[in-house]
Amino acid sequence: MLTSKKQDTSQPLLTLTSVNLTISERSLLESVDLELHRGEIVTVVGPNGAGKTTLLRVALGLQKPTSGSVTVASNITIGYVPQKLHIDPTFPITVRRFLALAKAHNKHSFESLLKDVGAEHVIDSPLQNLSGGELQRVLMARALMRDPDILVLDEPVQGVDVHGQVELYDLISRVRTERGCAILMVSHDLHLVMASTDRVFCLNKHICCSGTPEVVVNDPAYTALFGPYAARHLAIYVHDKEHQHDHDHNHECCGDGEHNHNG
Ligand SMILES: Nc1ncnc2c1ncn2[C@@H]1O[C@H](COP(=O)(O)OP(=O)(O)OP(=O)(O)O)[C@@H](O)[C@H]1O
Repeated sequence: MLTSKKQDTSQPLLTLTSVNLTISERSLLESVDLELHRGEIVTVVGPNGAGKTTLLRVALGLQKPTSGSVTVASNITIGYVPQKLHIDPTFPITVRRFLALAKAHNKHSFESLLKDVGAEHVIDSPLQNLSGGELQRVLMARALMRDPDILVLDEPVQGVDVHGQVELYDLISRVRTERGCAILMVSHDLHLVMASTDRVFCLNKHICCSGTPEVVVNDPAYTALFGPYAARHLAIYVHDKEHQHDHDHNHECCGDGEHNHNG
């Protein structure tokens, strides 16, 4: 059973303030502000090369920003599910052994951790044989071993079919609800993630726009980045999902969201 952490949503767990990153005279992040509170799911969307993974690396302290600050609340634990995992085909390893290598202080058994993420059936399977969705679940189980206050997921549904994507986003929502942790994740697009996220940051080096998924999808900065088709398609998706009837008439920019784009 997943265990819930105490809910204190008043203070942010993670704060990025005016973060800039330049590497080899190339600007990768510009004036990025972001806050993450306990119990919320925040998704960073943006096209290829927008700086999403770089932003996560800065947030995790793996990459020092050129300027600006990253503040993490004291005494918290962060779990990270990376975008890629290099698996050496010449070094077969079972899921059980892979989890054992994480060496986290672990009050949960591997069986119960895997059961929580719906992957108990692969515990003795070689890691190399897992499907994309099974591997993501195992990586999530590994990140959850530390009982994280923040779970960071980089493209958690990459290589997973649409049905599997829906299941994984449902799982992420359940982890948030049952554990009370904050979730910061990266996605290429909003289509499937929008039902499972509280706030969205649209990134293209800088934050083009941010707010609830419904606000972001109606923001001209989002349309400029992803094209009118994506925005229209999403609006229809929201319409179906929530059975609301006003989306076709609600195209104003950033009504009550945070709009950070002037260009
Ligand atoms: N350490 C680095 N040194 C130089 N350039 C880098 C470094 N890390 C990332 N980049 C460059 O920064 C840009 C943003 O990369 P990043 O991986 O953050 O994008 P992304 O939005 O996650 O892309 P994708 O959706 O394709 O995963 C890319 O052009 C990448 O080549």
